[in-house]
Amino acid sequence: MNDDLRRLIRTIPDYPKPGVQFRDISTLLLDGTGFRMTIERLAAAVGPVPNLIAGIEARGFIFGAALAQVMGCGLVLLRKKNKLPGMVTGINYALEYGVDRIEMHSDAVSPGARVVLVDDLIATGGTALAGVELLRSAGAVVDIAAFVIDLPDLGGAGHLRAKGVDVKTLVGFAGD
Ligand SMILES: O=P(O)(O)OC[C@H]1O[C@H](OP(=O)(O)OP(=O)(O)O)[C@H](O)[C@@H]1O
Ligand SMILES: Nc1ncnc2[nH]cnc12
Repeated sequence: MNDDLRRLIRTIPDYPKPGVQFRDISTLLLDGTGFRMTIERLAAAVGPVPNLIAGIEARGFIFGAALAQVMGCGLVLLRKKNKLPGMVTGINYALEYGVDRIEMHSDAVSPGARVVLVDDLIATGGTALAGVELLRSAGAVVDIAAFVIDLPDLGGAGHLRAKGVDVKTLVGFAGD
């Protein structure tokens, strides 16, 4: 499925540390048709238009912003720590290769808002789970999350589904 998009994603071994197969979306973005098809397919997978798309810094902003624009809804930025100027609420999380923190403006999401989380890739799911927890702590309803790439061997999509999130992905890289 989506083999045309898969062919546009470059794999760089041992980046940013030995043993990690880095799935690089730069090559997909350089191909205008590939980028457009990616956004169209994410929109189709998400279905009904939500109140907001939540994009996770940094690569999630690329797909989240484009998706919000084509779907005709707003965009909330989930940013790395100390980037937002207003009052923030935040959460720490573990990565495949480190530890980080995401924050959002405390007044960004109204209670009951239907928010779809978007990122380029789900690996361990630590980032996405933190995003869902952060949004839900503000009263958002987060039932759907969409990713261009799934690394199923790392189990993130399963962790997210266990939290009641319907996970949509376009391209899976398993077994290598
Ligand atoms: O499922 P996980 O194990 O949490 O990993 C997935 C996250 O890792 C990458 O972001 P990264 O933190 O490298 O930041 P970047 O987008 O700023 O490059 C990717 O864009 C996801 O956000
Ligand atoms: N293997 C990987 N490739 C690209 N981005 C990632 N984020 C976490 N794991 C990754």
